Amino acid sequence: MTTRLSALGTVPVVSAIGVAVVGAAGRMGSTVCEAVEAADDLELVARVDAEDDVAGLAAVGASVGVDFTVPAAVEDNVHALLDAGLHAVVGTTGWTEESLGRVRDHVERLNAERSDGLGVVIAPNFALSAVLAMRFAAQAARYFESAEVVELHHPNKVDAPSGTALATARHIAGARRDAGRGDVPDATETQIDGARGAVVDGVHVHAVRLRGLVAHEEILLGNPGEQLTIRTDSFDRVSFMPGVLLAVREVARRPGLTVGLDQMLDL
Ligand SMILES: NC(=O)C1=CN([C@@H]2O[C@H](COP(=O)(O)OP(=O)(O)OC[C@H]3O[C@@H](n4cnc5c(N)ncnc54)[C@H](OP(=O)(O)O)[C@@H]3O)[C@@H](O)[C@H]2O)C=CC1
Ligand SMILES: O=C(O)C1=N[C@H](C(=O)O)C[C@H](O)C1
Repeated sequence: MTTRLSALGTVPVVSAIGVAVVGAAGRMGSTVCEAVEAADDLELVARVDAEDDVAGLAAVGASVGVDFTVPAAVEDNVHALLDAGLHAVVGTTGWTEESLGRVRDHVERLNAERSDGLGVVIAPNFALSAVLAMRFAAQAARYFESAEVVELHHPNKVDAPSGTALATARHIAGARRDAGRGDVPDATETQIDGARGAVVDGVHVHAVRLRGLVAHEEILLGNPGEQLTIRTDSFDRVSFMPGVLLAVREVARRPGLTVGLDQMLDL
């Protein structure tokens, strides 16, 4: 924090948070650049694309690196951002328990040597509607015999199932386990591989790729004679921006690894 003299005396002026966007030319990266540039308390100090080095980002004023790249690159990027002394906010998908564990170990190792801890926030989805849909699905799962997840995205998406659908299925599976629920009922013998989708922790997950879509998910829950459908729709990538900016503003206050935007909301 810096101070400045005014007619009212000395008043505190909070310095803008310097942000570097990794994957800046992509669909999400370019939207994040616009959102950061439009925020008074943030300053876009670097646009990082494939092949660019992140080692010098602190020297140009970056304190937070935001990564929206590709699953194949993201883990290396996060380790490099940490080694460069930056906090990291990450929306890129492709995480496993193992890769999350490596990031957790790395940030904790660095923080043991620092007075101000570095933070990493990794969230499969920064849209409020999706975060709430995941939470509601986990709350509802224990009450239903059947549960399936359908994710629907634009056809340029590189991965399937979506990171959001994987997280949703794992939350549902955890809630069912905690409630002592067994397998979902399913007597179907598939005639063609994949006809019943992927199975994530016992929950079927289906991926639709369709021109015109952005990012959507339906969680279908069924009991004899009744169904609950929970649906989230991101019609525009601006839907992810309030969550991304919240994480950028909060990450320095959360040393270590935080997984999921829900951890930063008062749900
Ligand atoms: N958590 C959330 O809320 C959301 C997450 N996502 C996730 O974000 C990721 C990106 O999605 P999207 O923006 O649609 O993808 P895009 O393909 O539009 O953008 C990815 C960008 O990353 C660049 N890139 C690739 N490798 C590197 C690297 N090593 N260093 C720097 N830049 C690199 C690509 O460059 P080039 O084309 O030159 O290779 C491209 O510009 C996906 O994993 C997606 O699932 C998406 C929406 C919301
Ligand atoms: O690639 C996308 O577009 C999205 N990716 C994330 C995911 O895989 O869950 C988040 C959102 O669904 C959009």
